[in-house]
Amino acid sequence: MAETDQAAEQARIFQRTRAVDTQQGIDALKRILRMTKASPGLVTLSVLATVAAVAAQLSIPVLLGRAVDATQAVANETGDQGTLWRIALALFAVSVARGLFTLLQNYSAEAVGHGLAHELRLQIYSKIQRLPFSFHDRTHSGDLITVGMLDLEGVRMFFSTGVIRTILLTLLIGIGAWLLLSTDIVLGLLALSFVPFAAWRSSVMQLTLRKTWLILQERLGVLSRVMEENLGGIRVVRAFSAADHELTKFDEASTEALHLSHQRVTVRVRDTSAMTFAFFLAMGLVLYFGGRQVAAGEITVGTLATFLTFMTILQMPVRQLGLMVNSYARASTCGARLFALLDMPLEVDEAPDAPDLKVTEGTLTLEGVGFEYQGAEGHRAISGVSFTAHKGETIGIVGPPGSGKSTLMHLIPRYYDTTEGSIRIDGQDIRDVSLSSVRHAVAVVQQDSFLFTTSIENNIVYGDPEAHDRRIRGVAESAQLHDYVLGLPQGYDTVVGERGVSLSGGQRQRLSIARTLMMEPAVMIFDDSTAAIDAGTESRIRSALRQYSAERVTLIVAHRLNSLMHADRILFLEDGRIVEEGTHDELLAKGGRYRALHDLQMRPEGDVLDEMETAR
Ligand SMILES: Nc1ncnc2c1ncn2[C@@H]1O[C@H](COP(=O)(O)OP(=O)(O)OP(=O)(O)O)[C@@H](O)[C@H]1O
Repeated sequence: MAETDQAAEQARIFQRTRAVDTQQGIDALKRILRMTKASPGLVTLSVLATVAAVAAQLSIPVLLGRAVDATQAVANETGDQGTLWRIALALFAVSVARGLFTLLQNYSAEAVGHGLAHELRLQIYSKIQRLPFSFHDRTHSGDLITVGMLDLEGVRMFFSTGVIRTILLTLLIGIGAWLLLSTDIVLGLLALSFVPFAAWRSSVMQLTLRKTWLILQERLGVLSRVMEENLGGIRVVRAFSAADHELTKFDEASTEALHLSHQRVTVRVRDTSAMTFAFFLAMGLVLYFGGRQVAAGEITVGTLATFLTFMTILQMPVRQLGLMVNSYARASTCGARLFALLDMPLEVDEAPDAPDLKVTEGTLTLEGVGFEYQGAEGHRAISGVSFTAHKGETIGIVGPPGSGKSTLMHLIPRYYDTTEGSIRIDGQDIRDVSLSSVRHAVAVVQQDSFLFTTSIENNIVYGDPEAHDRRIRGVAESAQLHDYVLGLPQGYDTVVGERGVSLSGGQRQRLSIARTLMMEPAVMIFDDSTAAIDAGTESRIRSALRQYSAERVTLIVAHRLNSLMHADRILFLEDGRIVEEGTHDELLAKGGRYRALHDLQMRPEGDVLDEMETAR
């Protein structure tokens, strides 16, 4: 399969209503079973407890039949009370044993499932931390959360509702049927007549419910997405008076969900009633023909009671056959999705014994760097970029929107691997050293600064939780954040993020700068990260950062030339290539693209508008 198709295939597997390949499903079930080997004691215990519980359960109808016969004998004065007491005692003991073994079976089977879920949860979380950025570009984060929650649940339940229930039902129905048929073949067949019908309807019902459940989940997903977007973009919705349009969108999705829910209720009620009818019909037949046999003296009342009790005991498990079938269907699709995620190749892979990057001089070298995004092959976002930056140097990167500035910046911390050329720090190719050491050496202050819902201090020390107060204060001062924090009622302990104090765009960016300064990286990248900060504050941040910049390579991407004209060198990017390079003065003197951009930004707005008017 071509790489692009493979990438698209990988992204599609997370769509919930998409059928999973049969072989993939079978492999998933086998893999779940193999994973249960991690708790051999609990698996053995649950199987043994199931067998013992079935044995106890099957003794109950036999003992009840004997009790009826013994009661009749006592009434007819042909039997003694002692037999009746002994049977009653045996019934009591068997009932207690059945309860205890069922408890043990449920406990151990659930424990196996929870152990499995715990292990898989850790594996999924750790995998998500290491998946390449290109994977996250293609996959909706909601789909990944669903794999970690719903799919994990499907796999967790498989041992108890699939494996153990298969053992339980096979033994119960198999041995029970043999007992009945060997006692009286006609009555046995009549007693079991409801089983095939109920098993079939129960399976069809559960599989239909599962199919509609998946569609319903998707519709509910649409509903929550519409709601989420509506809330997230509440200002846009109100500003454009689009409330009616939004309501129509919501109404459509909600009506579809309602229809599906009705459909599900219809299926459940119809099939449950049909199964109950089949059961009572079979019971009526057993009573009719069994009663005639009792009257003819062919069987005892106790035997008839055994048949009827056995039917009652069998009724629930047979109805649950559908749940068992559903458990296999669910575990195979959920498992296939979950394992597809766990087996996803790590494109940005590190050699198992990759050494850590050793920063000595702090020199960054890019040589013939080229890059294509996955899924956009044939279109180079970056081509032939080469430059070297030494410790203490500040390099400005400028260019029109879409020229590849952010992409280039994302190659240096190895968020993506270059498709051509190499990136080296102090002569070491970043692909030959451990990823974590590269990420420590290269820190990026992103355009949109994500903050965790925790205190300002915890957000700042995210990259170095052991940092002491003086350093925290130092980086906050350099990022021009300290005075603002002191003005907050709880200072550095103030909680920020979605459920905390709301920070302005500029304050968020300053906090994000402070967090990056804390890492003390060898290469520090500002990816348009001062766009939301006013020119005065930006200039103060720049002066405060001077001491930091002297110790490292600083790369600044900006649209505002004011933000980077102080740089030692400026690279002008166009279509992923460096088309001009030099200091601010050199580039101005050159009279090229940089000069044109400079003139546009520096001229009073009126002049530009006049020029545009004249050009028309
Ligand atoms: N995740 C992605 N997958 C595929 N193509 C992408 C991805 N991100 C960016 N691109 C494409 O790569 C090219 C360079 O984008 P990039 O974001 O690096 O430009 P930029 O110069 O930083 O733009 P801006 O100034 O608007 O931030 C664009 O054509 C863009 O459409």
